[in-house]
Amino acid sequence: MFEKILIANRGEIAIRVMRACRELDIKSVAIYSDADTTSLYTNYADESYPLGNPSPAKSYLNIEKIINIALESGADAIHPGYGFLAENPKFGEECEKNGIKLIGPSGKVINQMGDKITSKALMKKAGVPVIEGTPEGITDLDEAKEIARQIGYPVIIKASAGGGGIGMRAVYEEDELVRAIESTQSVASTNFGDSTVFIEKYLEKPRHIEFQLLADEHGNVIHVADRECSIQRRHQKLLEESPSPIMTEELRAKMGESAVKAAEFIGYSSAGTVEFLYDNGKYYFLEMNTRIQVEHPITEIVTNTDLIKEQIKIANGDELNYVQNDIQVTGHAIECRINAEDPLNDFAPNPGKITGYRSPGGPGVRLDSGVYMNYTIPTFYDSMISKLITYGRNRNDAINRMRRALSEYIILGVKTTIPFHKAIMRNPNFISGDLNTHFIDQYKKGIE
Ligand SMILES: Nc1ncc2cc(-c3cccc4ccccc34)c(N3CC[C@@H](N)C3)nc2n1
Ligand SMILES: [Ca+2]
Repeated sequence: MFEKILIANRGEIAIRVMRACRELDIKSVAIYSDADTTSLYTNYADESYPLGNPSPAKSYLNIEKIINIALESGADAIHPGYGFLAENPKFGEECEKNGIKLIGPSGKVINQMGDKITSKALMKKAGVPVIEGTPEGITDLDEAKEIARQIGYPVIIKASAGGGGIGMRAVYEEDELVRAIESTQSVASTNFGDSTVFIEKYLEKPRHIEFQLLADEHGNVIHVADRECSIQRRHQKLLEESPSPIMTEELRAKMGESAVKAAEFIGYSSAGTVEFLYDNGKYYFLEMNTRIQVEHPITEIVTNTDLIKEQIKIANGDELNYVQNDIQVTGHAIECRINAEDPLNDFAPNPGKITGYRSPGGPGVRLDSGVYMNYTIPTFYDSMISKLITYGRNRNDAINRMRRALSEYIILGVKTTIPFHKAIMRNPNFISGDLNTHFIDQYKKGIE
């Protein structure tokens, strides 16, 4: 087993990985920029090393600096967390060159899943349902018109190298098509250096349901059940829950089987997530995320698993500890992302000094927090400061506990999304489980 793991990340996920290391008796190494000298996570590691300049490019995205610290500290593995270098193929190559194990899937798989046209083509071959559309990028506008006519409007134009919803444009009638293609191509080339775009049937009010995967390096793959992630704002998830309110045993078996087939077909290893769109009884492959995700705790709670420890064991070459039958869903869990943002000012980031802080607790509450009383939230990084998770025997229990925990969670000195989540927990459509990806737009007024 590894002796020492470097966590190439910061905040709550760094603490989460350090906790898994400690439980496995593995030493942990923290890295911190000048803006993170007082951050909580550095206290949980056995040793910590400075990165210097706080800009992401010069710190948490600086492959050379991070590899050098790993070599200097004698770390034999690196956990990338999520964001930053977590899905960067170059990072995997550099780690391999330096004899350091990067905890995650192979660079080849990260590359393949990073391209939407490639990933869709692979999924189709694997027998996973994909959304009707062009198998290749658009090269000829007349051909595109013909294809859009065959698919039937509305259609959506998507950038193949896209992510996080950037480079996506819904088109409701033919005379908008050309302009939509050209604008998406230019957005794609500016943002991703690749202007390849393709067309799909546009699903107007789908749900976003994703399946957690665990795959070892010996070809064993299982799914670890589903998460509902439809409550998003500008492609930023705000709240997630497991299981999905619409999940049944047979639908879970069917979608789970598709997710496992996808992973087996591409030779996936480590933890990963297959995202689906669900639209009145049918589901379609959307994307595959080749990293551990922010919302992994709700899965850990309802399936009684530790996904980070499993990732570390898989990277160590161990066989999976579970067979599919070991995965049973018990109860219900909800995660609210607590961001230092102002919900009444378009969720603009609101960093600053925390002048008052009291954590929630009690039955059915888990708080994965990266902050503390008197901590000054830096301006350089993501605005998520903690994740409040509640769970109970059923969804109603979990909602009641979330209402209570949100009322106990005191953060003064900065604005946060706590009031927003309190409103969601009182929103009739959320309570009824009537969710889709337009939830926020549909009910924004009721939430502000
Ligand atoms: N053919 C078709 N129809 C509807 C879609 C709707 C979305 C979408 C759009 C806006 C918010 C979403 C939230 C969760 C899941 C999907 C969405 C979508 N994407 C793709 C990138 C992902 N982050 C959002 N692709 C879609 N594709
Ligand atoms: Ca994704």
